[in-house]
Amino acid sequence: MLTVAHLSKQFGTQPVLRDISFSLSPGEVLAVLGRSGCGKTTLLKILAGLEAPDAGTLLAQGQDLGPVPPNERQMVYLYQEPLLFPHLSVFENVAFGLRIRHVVKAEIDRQVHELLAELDLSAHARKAPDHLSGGQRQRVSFGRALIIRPRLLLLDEPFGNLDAQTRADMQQLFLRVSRQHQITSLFVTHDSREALTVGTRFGYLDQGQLTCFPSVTEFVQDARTAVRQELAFWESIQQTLPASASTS
Ligand SMILES: Nc1ncnc2c1ncn2[C@@H]1O[C@H](COP(=O)(O)OP(=O)(O)OP(=O)(O)O)[C@@H](O)[C@H]1O
Repeated sequence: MLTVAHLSKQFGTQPVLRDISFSLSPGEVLAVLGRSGCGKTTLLKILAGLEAPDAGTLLAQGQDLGPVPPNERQMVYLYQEPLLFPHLSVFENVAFGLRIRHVVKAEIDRQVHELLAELDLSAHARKAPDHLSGGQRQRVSFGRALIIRPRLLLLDEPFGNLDAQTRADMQQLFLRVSRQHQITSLFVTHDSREALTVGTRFGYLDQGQLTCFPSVTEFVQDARTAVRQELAFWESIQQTLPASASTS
């Protein structure tokens, strides 16, 4: 169980995060809807240990992560641009986290091959990252994160740079893999439909204040999230499509 309590941060006189509290059980995906400038990157950086909060605590299974440096937090931060080693193959990029932990070679081979197969990357194992498509690079980035069995995956608009079809494929892949490995995630997006697709729990971050909803219904119906209006818009488009097609 991961517990965040009363987290606050300001830059100069500007409050950026205000009294943020939530908890996550293993395997849960908290999808947080947030517009640009709402404080999402600051929140994720604080959780990852890359930025210090002014106040508040972060506990993992009761342990205070405050003094724990980023590389010992077992958290992986994924954003739009996959960070890969350009000089290493796909296989070696994924294997990296195990190599630095001195896992034995046979075990590395087994785990990496298994994960590459799950991510549909087996055929690309020997390629360099710059010989891959954007979606494939993002899958390698997932592989690098998952291989170390992180306690928390922090996703900051991870599919924002991908075309609509690849984005939809990546959302399904994220769902499948995170369910299979029981990965706990905080997934921030400005796209309501993406939030509804990937989340098991739902939140809304606005001007540094996080609201966590008890159910998907309350998330959809809350006027601030504007999810209901967006869904209604897409429904209205769908209804007009057959009519316009039949008149053409
Ligand atoms: N190091 C910093 N120094 C001063 N102000 C900062 C710093 N980092 C962020 N801010 C300010 O804090 C606010 C929130 O920034 P943050 O990067 O967390 O937003 P965001 O929700 O990730 O936005 P976007 O989606 O546009 O990247 C912004 O007004 C930003 O200008």
